Amino acid sequence: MTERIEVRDAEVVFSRRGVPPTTALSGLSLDVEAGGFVSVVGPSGCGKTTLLRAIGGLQGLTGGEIRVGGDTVAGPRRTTAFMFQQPTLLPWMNIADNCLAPARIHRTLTPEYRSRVTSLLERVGLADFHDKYPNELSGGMQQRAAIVRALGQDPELLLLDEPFGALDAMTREQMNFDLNAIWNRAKVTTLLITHSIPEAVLLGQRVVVMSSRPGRIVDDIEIPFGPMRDAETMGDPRFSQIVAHVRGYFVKSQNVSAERSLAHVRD
Ligand SMILES: Nc1ncnc2c1ncn2[C@@H]1O[C@H](COP(=O)(O)OP(=O)(O)OP(=O)(O)O)[C@@H](O)[C@H]1O
Repeated sequence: MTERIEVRDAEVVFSRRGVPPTTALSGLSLDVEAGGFVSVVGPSGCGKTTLLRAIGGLQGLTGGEIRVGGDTVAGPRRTTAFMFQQPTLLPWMNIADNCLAPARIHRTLTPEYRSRVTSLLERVGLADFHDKYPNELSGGMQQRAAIVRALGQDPELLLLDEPFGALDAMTREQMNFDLNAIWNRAKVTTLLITHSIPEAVLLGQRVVVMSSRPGRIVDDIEIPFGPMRDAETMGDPRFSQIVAHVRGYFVKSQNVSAERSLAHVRD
């Protein structure tokens, strides 16, 4: 069972004595249907990671509520898997053991878990590398292993924070197609944070645009393509129109900050 995400008026204020508080999120509401794939884009520092961490139970709210699968999030959940920009594989374990590590930690290793990891390794082209160590793999292969580690847990929620940001453009594109294929099979509720607008449009069923800090949602765009995405999707004229539309928000926000600094100079 994959899980619905409901974010209601989420607020996160970071406070530390002697330092002015930082409001990372304010009045943010978002719904993601069970099995949906939503991409989130926004200017640097607008609170995207804070939102993802709050949904994953790694960051508490100072206001509002987040529910996952109908339950208020009060801490990390075993059914949520994360992927970050760096694959964070353990260097002393081979790839198969890295992928099985969450099960060993949670004492949930079953024959079914092993066979899921084995078939995922095959699906992402790593079957022949199961006994290699992370430093024997390229960056893209390590990130594929990190996908297998995340999906091996059979999660109900997949939270991805700029997972392909460190990869070269060609590897990144291939990883996008791999992720889309995997999501189409698993249909796990997925939230992707990315700095790449084309990646957001290519993968998301919706693209959510956040304002600069404190992060609020300024647009929520339904992407009019079916669930399977490939190179043809990127060639569709609507693809470049949506990318240009989303890009417009950032050009506008850059202009606003430029105007603000000019006003400051004039004052
Ligand atoms: N633990 C923390 N303590 C204090 N401030 C924090 C903390 N974590 C994040 N912030 C601040 O909250 C704001 C939002 O940070 P966040 O990392 O969520 O943004 P982001 O949109 O993911 O940025 P980027 O796109 O650059 O990764 C920033 O101003 C950041 O400095």
